[in-house]
Amino acid sequence: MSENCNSSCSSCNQDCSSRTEPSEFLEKPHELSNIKKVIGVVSGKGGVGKSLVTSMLAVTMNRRNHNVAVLDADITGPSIPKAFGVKEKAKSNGMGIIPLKTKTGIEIMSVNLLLENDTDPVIWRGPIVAGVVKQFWTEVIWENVDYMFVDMPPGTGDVPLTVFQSLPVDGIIVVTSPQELVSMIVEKAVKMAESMNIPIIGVVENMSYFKCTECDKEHKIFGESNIEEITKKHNIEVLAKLPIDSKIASSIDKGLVELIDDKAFNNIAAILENDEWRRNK
Ligand SMILES: Nc1ncnc2c1ncn2[C@@H]1O[C@H](COP(=O)(O)OP(=O)(O)OP(=O)(O)O)[C@@H](O)[C@H]1O
Repeated sequence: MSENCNSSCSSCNQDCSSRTEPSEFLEKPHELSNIKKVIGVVSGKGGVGKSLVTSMLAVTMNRRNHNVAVLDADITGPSIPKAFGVKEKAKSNGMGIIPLKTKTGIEIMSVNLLLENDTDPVIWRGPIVAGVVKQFWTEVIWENVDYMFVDMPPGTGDVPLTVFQSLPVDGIIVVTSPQELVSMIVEKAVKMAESMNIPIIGVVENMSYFKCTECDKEHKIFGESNIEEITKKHNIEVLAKLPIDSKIASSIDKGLVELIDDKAFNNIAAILENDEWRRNK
């Protein structure tokens, strides 16, 4: 058993006698990597704020003195480097690829840190896309990571399925917005995780309402949500309901996600730290 053993076989690359979890499809991390927990951030469809939630979880955990990394598995729509304002390209040190560090020291890896021009489209077929995500796990040296957040590709198709099978995801957070159609799609994502026995930490409803600064009222721009219905049915928690806030959009556009201070993420951080979601499953 490794002297750094945290009983999370899924994110360890050692073949020791204490290993309890099956590793049929799991890829081994780089031999110099040490990743304690892997949290996937998923959504049933694109554009609901998955990258915003991934970035804010990383920022919040980093502020709480954890070593944090973000693996941008959304290969065809990578948003992480832009949110953090990271423009440099990733390099290899001969043994593996070194992740880039953000202003506050969060380690990130994204396809946009490898492409010569970050407006070049990624026109690759599914197996190639999934292969790149695996390489971000196996060929990047993630030296000392307490929490790795994986910005998963949206949906429940081939690529997210491969990512779920190859990366040792300890738990997932599902991001959704209130429209009825989105809620139906989110249920698919929840069922996919359930069928793969991946613990669902909870659901974040983004763009839940808009708080008018003039009348001080909350307006449900996308209508009433039925998220409680879905979470009750699957016995999972609503972790936060985030408002539509133009300040969030403009901070992300300017690469300043590390300046956003949203208290809602502290509650989620506390849940992650306490491992309550593990005990509930
Ligand atoms: N609560 C919010 N208030 C205002 N703007 C938001 C909010 N959440 C997200 N946005 C903006 O909406 C856009 C989509 O968000 P984001 O990229 O996080 O979604 P996504 O689900 O990751 O999308 P994709 O799957 O396409 O990568 C971004 O421009 C982001 O800044």
